[in-house]
Amino acid sequence: MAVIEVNNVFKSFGKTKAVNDVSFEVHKGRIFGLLGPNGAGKTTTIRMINYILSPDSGSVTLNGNIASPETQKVIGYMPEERGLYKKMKVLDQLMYLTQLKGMNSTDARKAIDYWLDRFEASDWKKKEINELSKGMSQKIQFIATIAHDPDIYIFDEPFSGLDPINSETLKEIIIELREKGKTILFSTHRMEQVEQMCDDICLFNQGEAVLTGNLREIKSSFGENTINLEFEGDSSFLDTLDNVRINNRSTNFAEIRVLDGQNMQDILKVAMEHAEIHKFERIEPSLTEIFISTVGEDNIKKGELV
Ligand SMILES: Nc1ncnc2c1ncn2[C@@H]1O[C@H](COP(=O)(O)OP(=O)(O)OP(=O)(O)O)[C@@H](O)[C@H]1O
Repeated sequence: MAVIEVNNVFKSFGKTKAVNDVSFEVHKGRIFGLLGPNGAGKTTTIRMINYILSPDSGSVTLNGNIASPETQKVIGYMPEERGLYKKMKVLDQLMYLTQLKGMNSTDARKAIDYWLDRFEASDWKKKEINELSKGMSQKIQFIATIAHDPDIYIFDEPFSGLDPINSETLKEIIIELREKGKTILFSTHRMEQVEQMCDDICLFNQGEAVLTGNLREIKSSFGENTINLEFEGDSSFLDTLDNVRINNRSTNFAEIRVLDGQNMQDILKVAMEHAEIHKFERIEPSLTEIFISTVGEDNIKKGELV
């Protein structure tokens, strides 16, 4: 039995179809990524799993039970809108929130000390939330979500507001939770985080789940028709290539999706004529490319995906 099951769920706000016939399953001991641009329906789906919203139709179950106030208790949920008491001191706040979730004060204090130390935040115990930066309070919110050691974790955009070092710590911790057999679902619009961490994904676009399943299987089903090119020199030759789509382009790097009618050897020839080639590697497409080829370039609002 899946830990979380979302079955043919619909949810509208007025005329906006926020979630339109979405289904997926999240299994024990796995990291599941809800992925998609702004407004795609990720938060609405997460709120239905957490029983903050109810579906118009379809069902959400947790360990086989329909989402309810009872199922809410088994989830460690970090919402998109972070909710900490601004005037309360960090330690008091964490003790309060953790005991609210059923921990006794001795265990709560032990867990809080451990996590504050993990996030190098032990010095903040006496600070008010007001005094913390956005990233710092985000870490406290994360600790408040996980300290009571639930079995299911749901994080809405957990990496937003974190610098690269803290993002790395958070990533390590999420992977450790999986190693302990916990079940994790998180949303993001950042493709590379999903590529690095997730076992399974659901790719949303305009309220619909356009691609769902095991990340490795999804990637390999798209075949190795992409080139990872690293070079030195003028990159303008890239603009002369026909029947390709260029993703993740920077001064010395390009990911080139080879479309029908183009061939890799010809691309290599052109590249060698114009630049010094450091790497020419045939790879599976990135998730960005998979997203674009699944939903179509015309259906993506520019700048929404990274
Ligand atoms: N309470 C609400 N009232 C009206 N419309 C809503 C409400 N909540 C969400 N929507 C709309 O539903 C759609 C899906 O929004 P949702 O927040 O689920 O997307 P998202 O994928 O989480 O986006 P983001 O990455 O920006 O958080 C959007 O068009 C949004 O404007």
